[in-house]
Amino acid sequence: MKAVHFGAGNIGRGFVGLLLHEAGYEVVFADVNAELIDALAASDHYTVHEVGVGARDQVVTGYRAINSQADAAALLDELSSADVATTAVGPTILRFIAPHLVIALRERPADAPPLVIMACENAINATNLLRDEIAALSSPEEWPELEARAVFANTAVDRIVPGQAADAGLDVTVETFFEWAIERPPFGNAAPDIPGAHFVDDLAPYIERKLFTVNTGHAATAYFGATAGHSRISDALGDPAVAEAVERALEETSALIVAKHDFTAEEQDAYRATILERFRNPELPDTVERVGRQPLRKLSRHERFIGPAAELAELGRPVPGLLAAVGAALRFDVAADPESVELQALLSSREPEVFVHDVTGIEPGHPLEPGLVSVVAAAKGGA
Ligand SMILES: NC(=O)C1=CN([C@@H]2O[C@H](COP(=O)(O)OP(=O)(O)OC[C@H]3O[C@@H](n4cnc5c(N)ncnc54)[C@H](O)[C@@H]3O)[C@@H](O)[C@H]2O)C=CC1
Ligand SMILES: O=P(O)(O)OC[C@H]1O[C@](O)(CO)[C@@H](O)[C@@H]1O
Repeated sequence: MKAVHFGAGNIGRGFVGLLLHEAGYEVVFADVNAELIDALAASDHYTVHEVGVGARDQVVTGYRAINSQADAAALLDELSSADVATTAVGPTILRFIAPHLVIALRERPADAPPLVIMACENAINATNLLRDEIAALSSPEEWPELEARAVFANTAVDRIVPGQAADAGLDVTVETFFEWAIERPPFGNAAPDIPGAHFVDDLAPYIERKLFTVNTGHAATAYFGATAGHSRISDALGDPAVAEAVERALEETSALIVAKHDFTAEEQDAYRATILERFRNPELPDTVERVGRQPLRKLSRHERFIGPAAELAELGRPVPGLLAAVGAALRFDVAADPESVELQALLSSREPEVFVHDVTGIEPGHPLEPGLVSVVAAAKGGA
């Protein structure tokens, strides 16, 4: 069994690649970072170091590595005989993966087993986004034939893999916790055997609970923490004012999760407590800059703040905790993060109503709009 995995970064090496390797797949990493690919190609193993309770080291061996930018032909060759293709590149990068996959599907014999395609990104239905990007490169006449040569399954991935020390080489430090939920229906009776993953009939509750609890809470910790002058996530949550602000935002998203899905309030409380403990892990060298990265993506319409806040506002529920988190996100000013630089430029150049529309996708007349406009106006005024 062979898996081609796009994105040999933190989640690629420290989670998806590891679980595929443990499941018995021959893993081929594809990445555009030439230095990383050269290092992987030159080495026959790397180690995933867990930190936290029950931590252990796991060694990944037997992989190959391809520079997908420089050696598209070799990549196509690997894809043509692959069983599985996964990604962990970031949702905004999926459109650059699609051209490789459309060619691979064109060249895949019609009688070969379908290629299982799973995007492992922090976004709702990321695999559907990738499928749509692939379909857009084909014609309406051709697409049904290509689509039949693949199984597209959405997934939810959860493991904190922080930025790695400069001298870590290929090794990756990760938390012990992980969860990989994959939707089962697209596979019929033939789901792949990946012991580290669990297959679920309906992914929506899992991905929403994950994105609107883990990711809302983590990003809120980063933004409130940065505003309060902290650089490490664990230090930020040790600050009672930050912890309280994060808790307020999470109480709001938890109410939505419980109202929409089949989780009890007690289950959601326990889930929330667990994730806050994970963020507090002092052995995880995680920073507010990494966790707050790409604030424009995080402030977009269906993401961790605006997504749940909009739904709650539509239900007539106030969302002061989430609005405060958005306010803190607007103050995220990190010169090394291009989205942060763009965010600050947009904030100074646009009127609040225009900013809200362009950045969050919330339209005038939506019940969340007035609250967002006030938060943006306050951030513009430096309040
Ligand atoms: N790090 C974490 O704790 C978690 C990350 N995720 C998600 O996993 C995804 C990846 O995140 P990380 O691994 O942290 O980022 P990362 O920056 O460590 O890795 C991303 C990798 O993708 C590569 N890449 C960029 N463009 C590419 C292209 N066109 N083709 C092939 N490779 C390309 C980069 O060179 C890099 O090696 C994101 O969607 C993130 O939201 C999900 C759960 C946890
Ligand atoms: O790129 P994003 O959306 O910040 O994703 C990385 C985040 O995903 C999460 O892991 C958790 O699974 C966060 O801990 C981490 O900060």
